[in-house]
Amino acid sequence: MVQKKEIVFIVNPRSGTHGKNEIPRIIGESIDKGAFNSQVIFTEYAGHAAEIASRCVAEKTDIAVAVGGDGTVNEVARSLVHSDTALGIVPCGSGNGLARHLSIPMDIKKAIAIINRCNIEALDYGVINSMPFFCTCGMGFDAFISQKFAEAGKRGPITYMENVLKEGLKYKPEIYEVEDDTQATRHKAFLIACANASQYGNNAYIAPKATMTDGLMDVIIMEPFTAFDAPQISIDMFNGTLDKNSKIKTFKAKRIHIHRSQPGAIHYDGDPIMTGTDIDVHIEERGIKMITNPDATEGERLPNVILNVFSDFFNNLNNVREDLEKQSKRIHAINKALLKRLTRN
Ligand SMILES: Nc1ncnc2c1ncn2[C@@H]1O[C@H](COP(=O)(O)OP(=O)(O)OP(=O)(O)O)[C@@H](O)[C@H]1O
Repeated sequence: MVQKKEIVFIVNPRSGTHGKNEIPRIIGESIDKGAFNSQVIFTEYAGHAAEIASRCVAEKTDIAVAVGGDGTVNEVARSLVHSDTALGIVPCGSGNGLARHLSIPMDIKKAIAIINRCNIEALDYGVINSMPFFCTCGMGFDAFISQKFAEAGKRGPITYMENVLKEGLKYKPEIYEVEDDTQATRHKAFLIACANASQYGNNAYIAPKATMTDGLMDVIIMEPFTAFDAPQISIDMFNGTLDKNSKIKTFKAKRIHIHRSQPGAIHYDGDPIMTGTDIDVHIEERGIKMITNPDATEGERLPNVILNVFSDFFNNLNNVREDLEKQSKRIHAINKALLKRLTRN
């Protein structure tokens, strides 16, 4: 008789926009009881998921499943690195960048069906200063937006959109010195992102070519752009062609050092923290075991409705910038129209 695997589902009740009361029942009904002994634990505070996952490692639990968004995935995963406990994901967050990158279905039952198939692979993860990240980390506008997102309190893609719409108009580029194994370069940039996986979440592809099996991160340096460039950048981000945009410099690296002119925020998987002027980022090759979708092909790039709306916004932004005096009024109108469209969809 095959021995059953021990699996712990770690549920973040605060992630995403839907209640989590039904989750234990759905897990109970969907998990393969012939293959797994399962347990469901709800987190009670930020950081609790990391503690539960550490206990899973100590108790040699076979699989710890993050039931939440990228923040929950990060907490669980950072406790599992370089251990024999594999990470599973049941995406219940707002962006679900890592789950989407791995083509894990957004439907809870279908995500549990992937867990039942139990296809385990060792994949890369990244470290920014001492903080592990699994999807993306970044600074500049990247960190700024994630900070605003965290401050907003409400969750969901509409909140994300609201923040981007409001804050994107005010952001000033910064000077960064970037050093990898081969060269040192200086950039005036709007954002620097380091991508282990391809997207921020919601199918917004910051690094369309990123894979979690090459031992490398994709470094994306977005130079200052004007309202004139914005529509193309936006469209490229949603179509997975950002690497072809003239305002974007991308390269692959195993490790980089970044020096910036002043301290500021960075983010790891969307969680912002303040750091100093020097930032180290590197990739730990094949350092975490994860349950993946055996049917997935890396490189499926499906723009979704939110992304198309985002493109529309940037197109409208051109008109807005032409007339600064009317800017706030018109943005408000566009914002309202977009939110209406998003709500309708
Ligand atoms: N019980 C809890 N109470 C308060 N906060 C919690 C609790 N459990 C986890 N958290 C925190 O909630 C934050 C948000 O969770 P998470 O990122 O999973 O969801 P999300 O933001 O909706 O999704 P995504 O990151 O995919 O957009 C995490 O940073 C996590 O530390």
